[in-house]
Amino acid sequence: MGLRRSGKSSIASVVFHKMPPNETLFLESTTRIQKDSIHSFMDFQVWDFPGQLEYFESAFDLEDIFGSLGALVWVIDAQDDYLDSVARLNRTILTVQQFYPGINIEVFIHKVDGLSDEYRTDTFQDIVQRISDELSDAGYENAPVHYYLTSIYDYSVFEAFSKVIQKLIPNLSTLENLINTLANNCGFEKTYLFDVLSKIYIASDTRPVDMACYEMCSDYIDVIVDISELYSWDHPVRKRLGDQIQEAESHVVLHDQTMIHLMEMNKYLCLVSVIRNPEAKDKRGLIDMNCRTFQDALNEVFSRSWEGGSTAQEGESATASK
Ligand SMILES: Nc1nc2c(ncn2[C@@H]2O[C@H](COP(=O)(O)OP(=O)(O)OP(=O)(O)O)[C@@H](O)[C@H]2O)c(=O)[nH]1
Repeated sequence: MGLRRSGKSSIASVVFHKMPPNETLFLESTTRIQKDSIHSFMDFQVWDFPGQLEYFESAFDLEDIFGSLGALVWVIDAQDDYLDSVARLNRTILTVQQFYPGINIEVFIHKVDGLSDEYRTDTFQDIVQRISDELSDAGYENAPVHYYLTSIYDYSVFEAFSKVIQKLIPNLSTLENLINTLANNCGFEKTYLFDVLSKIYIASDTRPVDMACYEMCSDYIDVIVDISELYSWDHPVRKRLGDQIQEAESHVVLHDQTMIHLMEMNKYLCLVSVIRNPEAKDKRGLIDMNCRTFQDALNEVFSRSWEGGSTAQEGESATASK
């Protein structure tokens, strides 16, 4: 949601349909609610609301609009006058928290690519301040609103959407525990579990996110997907040399001895790790074995009901030590 031309359709197209950012210049204005079903590790829908939609008018049924939402992403154009957008957002938050308190409110302060670092920080602080002041004036203190600086011209929008989706995954802490255990046992500096299609990461180890690491891992997925598409089709004269493993697996050692290790986990997910230890390439066997053990644990988590109890303890002992 957000005002017209704030960038809502562009974000959805770039993140979920791999549209090159420059092509969003030609997107037409959205005139009705667009519901886009995403079938991946978990099925969900992305709804794109037209900017001009007056959903608080009596013609609209609030239950139809908000009844099944998990997260409300509000997009503010940071290059434009944002006071109107902030006012509309606050009205929306006050209604939502009254009737649908379970909805996560996520604010994308968007199009920050056109702003200098200093202006970006000022704009961020100003928007956060205005929203929290207005909400507390209306009697809503410490509203659980989350803010992200985003642009479709870099990785920030993928990073932000990753955080939005992660909050909707019921067993996130189980996944994080499993990844932490794997990363500790293999000496990984950072590990991400990516949704291959959208390249948002659904979980990572709990060390701080380093954008450069994230960008490297995300780019490596593109390389592997391109190579897989080139070579995975059945060539009439090419014969299989023997039994093949089902999942793609790959690593590359960069000029500074950093290794990126990628392993497909299932149809939708792949695990990408960054390893700075120069001895890592001699321990590929152990790393592969641990990743396979992680894969079994992961698929078990997914095969269980999301509502089921935590499997974290099982994950703790799942991987072998270095
Ligand atoms: N500089 C910059 N421009 C962007 C960004 N995201 C979107 N835009 C541009 O903003 C314009 C409007 O984008 P849309 O995605 O159509 O906006 P919308 O919010 O869906 O608009 P409505 O459908 O009218 O509600 C397009 O020209 C996009 O190219 C961004 O991150 N940076």
